[in-house]
Amino acid sequence: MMTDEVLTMDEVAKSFRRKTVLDHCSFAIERGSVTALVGSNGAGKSTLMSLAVGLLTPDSGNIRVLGEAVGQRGIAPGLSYLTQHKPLYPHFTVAEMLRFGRNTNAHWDDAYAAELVSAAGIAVSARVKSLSPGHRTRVALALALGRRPEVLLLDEPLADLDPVARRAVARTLMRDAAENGTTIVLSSHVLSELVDVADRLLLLRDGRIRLDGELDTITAEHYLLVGSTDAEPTVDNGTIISDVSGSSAAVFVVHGTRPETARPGWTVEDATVDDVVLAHLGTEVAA
Ligand SMILES: Nc1ncnc2c1ncn2[C@@H]1O[C@H](COP(=O)(O)OP(=O)(O)OP(=O)(O)O)[C@@H](O)[C@H]1O
Repeated sequence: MMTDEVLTMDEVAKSFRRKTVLDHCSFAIERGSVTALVGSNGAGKSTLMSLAVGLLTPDSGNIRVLGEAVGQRGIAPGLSYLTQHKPLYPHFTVAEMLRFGRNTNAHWDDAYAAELVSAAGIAVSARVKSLSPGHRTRVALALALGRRPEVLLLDEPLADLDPVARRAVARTLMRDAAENGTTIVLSSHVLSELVDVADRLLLLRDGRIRLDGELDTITAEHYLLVGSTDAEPTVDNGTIISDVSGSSAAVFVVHGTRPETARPGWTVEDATVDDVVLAHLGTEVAA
């Protein structure tokens, strides 16, 4: 099967003054995939997205979106970006925001944008400044999807939402991906928020992509070693990523093929995706 990569970074580096945020950052995102971009606070998720849409310029490396090098000519027509701060005009009504979307985009689906606003229970006569943060997110999402993008980048889209709204937005995104083949990248510092929506994971740590692949595959490539002793475990298959021990048991997340049996004093268990992500976010990087 021919791969169709819609967003790629190759050895991208970006620093602010002396702080290196991205360094040797490489990945490729395929058309139609839904990717969770996960990293701790300050890991560089927003920086990565700003680079992808051309709001920032990399110090080195290559970035391509929809077959073109990312330039300074404004956001590519096939791309939508929902920033963390959801810039809407506070004095506009929702109807005026939708009209703004219509007037500023060559490709614009008015019916779809209006349907998304109405599904969120938001009156089009309401002023943006009077909306709750969750409703603002829903309006910003309607504006982003009204462009009918091929690639949609969402920076922490679910952070301001209550659980019901979170589920509604997750459904909207999944439906958009399934029906229109939209490629979606959404960031969070907690994967559990995204695990129902995303099929792939990019884990950003120390400026690089540390995990990249299908969520199920990544999970299956790890296992837990659980023991009741203080002793360091001996691992026959793979490498210990981290110690997630609780008070009563020693628990180690191991990257490798799950062995049939463990050594005396230890048992082997399946890792969850949360175990794996937390382990990788928490590990000190080996030199
Ligand atoms: N314009 C800027 N000037 C200087 N430093 C910046 C700038 N933008 C980001 N940084 C720094 O770069 C680092 C990465 O920031 P970024 O916002 O990309 O992280 P993030 O993963 O999105 O974090 P969060 O989850 O907190 O939103 C942070 O240390 C931040 O302070």
